[in-house]
Amino acid sequence: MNDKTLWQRYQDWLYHHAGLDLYLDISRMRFADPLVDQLKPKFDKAFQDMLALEGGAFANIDENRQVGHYWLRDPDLAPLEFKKEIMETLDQIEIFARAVLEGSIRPPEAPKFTDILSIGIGGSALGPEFVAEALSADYPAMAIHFMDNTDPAGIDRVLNQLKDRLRSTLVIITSKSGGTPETRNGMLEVKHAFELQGLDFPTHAVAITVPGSKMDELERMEGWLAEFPMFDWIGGRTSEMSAVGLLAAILQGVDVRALLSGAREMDEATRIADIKGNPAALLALAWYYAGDGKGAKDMVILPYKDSLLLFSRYLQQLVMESLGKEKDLDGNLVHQGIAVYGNKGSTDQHAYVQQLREGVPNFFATFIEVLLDREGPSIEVEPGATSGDFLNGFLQGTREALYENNRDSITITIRQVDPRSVGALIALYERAVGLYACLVNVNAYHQPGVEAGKKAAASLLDLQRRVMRAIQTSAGPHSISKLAEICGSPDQIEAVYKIVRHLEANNRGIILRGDPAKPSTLEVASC
Ligand SMILES: O=P(O)(O)OC[C@H]1O[C@H](O)[C@H](O)[C@@H](O)[C@@H]1O
Repeated sequence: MNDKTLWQRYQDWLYHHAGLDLYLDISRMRFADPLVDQLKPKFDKAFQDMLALEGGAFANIDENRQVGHYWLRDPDLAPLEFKKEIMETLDQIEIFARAVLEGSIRPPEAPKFTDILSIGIGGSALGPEFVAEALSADYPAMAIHFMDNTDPAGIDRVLNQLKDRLRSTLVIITSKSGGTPETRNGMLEVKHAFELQGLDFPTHAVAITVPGSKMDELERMEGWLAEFPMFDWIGGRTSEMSAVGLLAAILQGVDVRALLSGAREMDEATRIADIKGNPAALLALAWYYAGDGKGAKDMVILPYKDSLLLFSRYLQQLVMESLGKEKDLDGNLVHQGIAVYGNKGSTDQHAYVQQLREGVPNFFATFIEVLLDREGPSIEVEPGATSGDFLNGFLQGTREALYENNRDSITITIRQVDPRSVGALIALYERAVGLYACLVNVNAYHQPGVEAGKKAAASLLDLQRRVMRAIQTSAGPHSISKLAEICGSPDQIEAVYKIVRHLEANNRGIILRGDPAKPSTLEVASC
């Protein structure tokens, strides 16, 4: 295609949302009109399914759950029994956050809460992390810290950074299920740190969970400072606009009403049952074309704005946990999904973009362009050019260079990174994922594959308990295979070996003798 034809294609396919001032350009995806005609019946069904979902259908059929994240930003759409709790929860969060910021809710040991420690994982962390990076002020009223793993060194790092400020730290513990081990461990470690400093943990702790969960029970038993509900009909990866994301955001000074309204406006735009007039449908069409409806190409997310750095990580869960499915809705083996990765431009141009330009063509890029460079004027770093002009030049240049070499791309353009545009971006991708899932006939709202890893981890911890008991109660030393036999798992020699190696490294009462390069020579004894 020559430049003129491309310019025409750009205009033919350009989507612009006037209220949000958001552009979507899929002209650099090389699909042809017949594909759009061919997909039309699938899209018609997808639009209908989406209407039913928003109307309260049990769209997550495997778990027999409704899917209600759209109701969070437009409670009028929600079934009556949910409308009230959505609105009341938002009011309660705002009242609580205002009182914390003013100091009328304060810790017993300090005049005001100064810091937030957010403990949670997956959908209970990624949204708050993304929004904090994108929208919090340089010096927010309350600084936020995240604990999203069960890594002891990571936990220590956060606690060491907080140190004396632990006395004025508000701890938000988020878990929809209330039983996720990483989050439970983080909570116990933090509670221990509070006790070591003689601080009262419950008066610093806020729970966000589904009523009736284990965490809810604990919160009631210990009398924590507050609890806000997570709703059963909200999935973790679409929970940013529930208590999960809103509480932390308000405490950092983010205008969450604007976040919600940006999402609501985007929801309205993506409800339109017309491919060309619906930005989420255009995205789903582009993804379908890129990967032949089978996820054959990876989605590389390249925002040219530092504050959007975590968008790709956020989208990784939203897209991959929603679409990465073994079976379709009819039970056929399909192994669906789209892999997502990325950081930011132009930084990544000095890292992996070399491969994108010249290497294996197994991806399509999504550029996110922000028109406003910064608040206030810019100096010229070269005659007639600012740093922002360079950033823009690098984006346009990379888009062009990729296209020339048969690498397709999508470009989303927003005027600035603010609560409305961030809300709109989240809503845009939520809907695109929902529509794409309909196109490829998978359930976007469950995650059965995650359970396998959790079960395997639980059985390894059970084996570890048996290994430790065997070492303590039987006269050693023993070879690894003997130890596996004693603890009743003769076939799990490698697992036993890995357990004792880890225990030994952490001074857990075990000595290992022998040649580390030849594990079968190792002898295990207690010490
Ligand atoms: O919020 P929680 O119940 O603690 O769950 C946290 C995360 O854990 C699981 O592994 C799920 O796959 C995620 O979708 C979820 O967001």
